[in-house]
Formats: sequence, structure tokens, C-alpha cells
Amino acid sequence: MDITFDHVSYTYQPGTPFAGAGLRDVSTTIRGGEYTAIIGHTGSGKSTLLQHLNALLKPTEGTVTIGDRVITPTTNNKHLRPLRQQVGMVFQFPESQLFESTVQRDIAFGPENFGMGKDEAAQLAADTAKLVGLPDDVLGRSPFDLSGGQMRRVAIAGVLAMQPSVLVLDEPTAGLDPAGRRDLMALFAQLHREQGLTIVLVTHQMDDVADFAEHVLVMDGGALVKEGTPREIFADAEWLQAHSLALPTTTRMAGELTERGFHFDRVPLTLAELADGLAPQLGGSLDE
Ligand SMILES: Nc1ncnc2c1ncn2[C@@H]1O[C@H](COP(=O)(O)OP(=O)(O)OP(=O)(O)O)[C@@H](O)[C@H]1O
Repeated sequence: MDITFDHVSYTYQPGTPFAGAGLRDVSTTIRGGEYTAIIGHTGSGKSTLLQHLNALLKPTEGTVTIGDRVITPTTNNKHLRPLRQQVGMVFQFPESQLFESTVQRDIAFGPENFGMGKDEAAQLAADTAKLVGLPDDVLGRSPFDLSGGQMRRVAIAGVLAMQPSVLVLDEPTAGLDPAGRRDLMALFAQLHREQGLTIVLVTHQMDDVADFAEHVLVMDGGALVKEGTPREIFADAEWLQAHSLALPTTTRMAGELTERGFHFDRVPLTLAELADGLAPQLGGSLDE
């Protein structure tokens, strides 16, 4: 399912002294099955854009087409429920929205609310908990007794239990330790690879963009200022700096090595690519 923005602008609190532009004339397509990253400094419009992906916000101007639903400034709020099922949103610190007495009830809440029977929803909750790597014995426990990383997995399982085709992630690893971050990013990559989920990730972690994204949108001042593959986006360090964005660690290291006389035919984005580029210049393979 593609999601297409056609000249979308969004103004917060229009017609008041507090009016502010959230989005300015954004046109792009987020392709079904792709892993898209959205980057941009604070206040650049990333969260506003995300909230248009399932019509939580409706454009002030332009249209957003989500699958076969066209959302315009005058779309009313009826019949939007299917979009909320198809496009699952994981907001920042999603564990703050856990509220049920057990992990199983929390994960089953959405499906039951959408009409699924209790037994079927309980089975789905158990399956989804397993999918996100939670041990079986947590199902009957209070979500509030779990570690921070596990609580976050419960919240993500609650979104996945709705069986969305698009998973939207707003800084999903914020506040986790490095191991927790790595595990969660690996889970999203696995969901993308094995279940064909479309992933839309907002992040400040350029290493994650280089490692996982297939397409990148760069926001600044509410506008989409660049889009392309990670290789295209990270090719121009000066441009990124001008938009207050960093390079992935590997790409930065390659830049420093270039200043010391090394040469790379193409910008290395990942550690594996850096090793491949360096090995011949060091007179052998780094594997040996
Ligand atoms: N509820 C609101 N009322 C008024 N203005 C808002 C509101 N929410 C966001 N804005 C403004 O809209 C613009 C875009 O904000 P948005 O939250 O989408 O940026 P962001 O890139 O997600 O930032 P961050 O990285 O800090 O989450 C900013 O200028 C912001 O001040």
C-alpha cells in the first residue's frame, strides 16, 4: 500500500495568533514494502508528517492518498477506523500508554476493540508477544513489572497485533541502552524482511538510516528538502551540515581516512563496506 502526499501543507492553530506551519507543500510517495527513514533537526516537521500517514491530522491544503483512501482538508472523521488498523503508529515512549492489568490483555486490547473474539485475541496476543521476542511467562504479568525494554516490546506488540501493513516508528529506540537499541532495530528489520511490512522510521540515528533504510526523506522547516537512497543522501557532507544533520559513523571515518591518503570508490555507509574499501589498500583482506 503506497501513501502519496500531493502538495500537502499543514498549519497548526490556523487563524489564531499561534498559527504555525507544520508542513509546507510536501509531495512524495512512501512506497508499500519499502523501509523509509525520515530525518531532520528538531521542529522540522517529522512528527507532523507522520500524523498524516493515518489521518490523525488532515492536510490544511493538498491531499494524502493512503492506499485507496484520499484524505483532503474536508474529509470527515467517519470511516477512518480501517486506516488506523492498516497503519500502525508507535509513538515516542509508547510504554507510557500501557494500561491493562496483564501483558496479554494489553496486547489483545486493540484486536478486541475491533471486534475479535476474546479467545482469538488472546491467541493472537501470545503469538505477537513471541514475534517481538517476549518470553512466554510475561503474558500473565503486569506490564508495569517489566524492564523498560520489555515494556516497549509490549507496546509494539499491541500495535502489531492489529496486523497493520505499515508500521510507523517515531524514535522507537529513544532512552534504551545500546544493546536494547540494537535488538529493537534488528526486530524491525526482521519484520520488514520476513513479513513484508512497510516501515516508516523517524530517527536522529544516522547509523540506523545507513544500516536499514532503503529510502530517506529529509525535512527542514516543514518542507521536504531532499529524498533519495541513503547513499545519495550521505554523499554530500557539506549539505547535511548546512541542514544540521550528521553523517553515519562509518562515512565520517571514511572522510577522515581520505584526508590521510586513503581512497574509496564509493562512500562506505556500513562497517562491512568500509572494511571492503580498506582491505585492498592495506594489502589484504580484513577477514584474514
Ligand atoms: N501542537 C502544536 N501547535 C503549534 N505548533 C506546533 C504543534 N506541534 C508542532 N508544532 C510546530 O510545527 C513545526 C513542526 O513540528 P514537528 O513536531 O512536526 O517537528 P519534528 O521534526 O517532529 O520535531 P522533533 O524532532 O522535536 O520531534 C514546529 O515548528 C513546531 O513548533
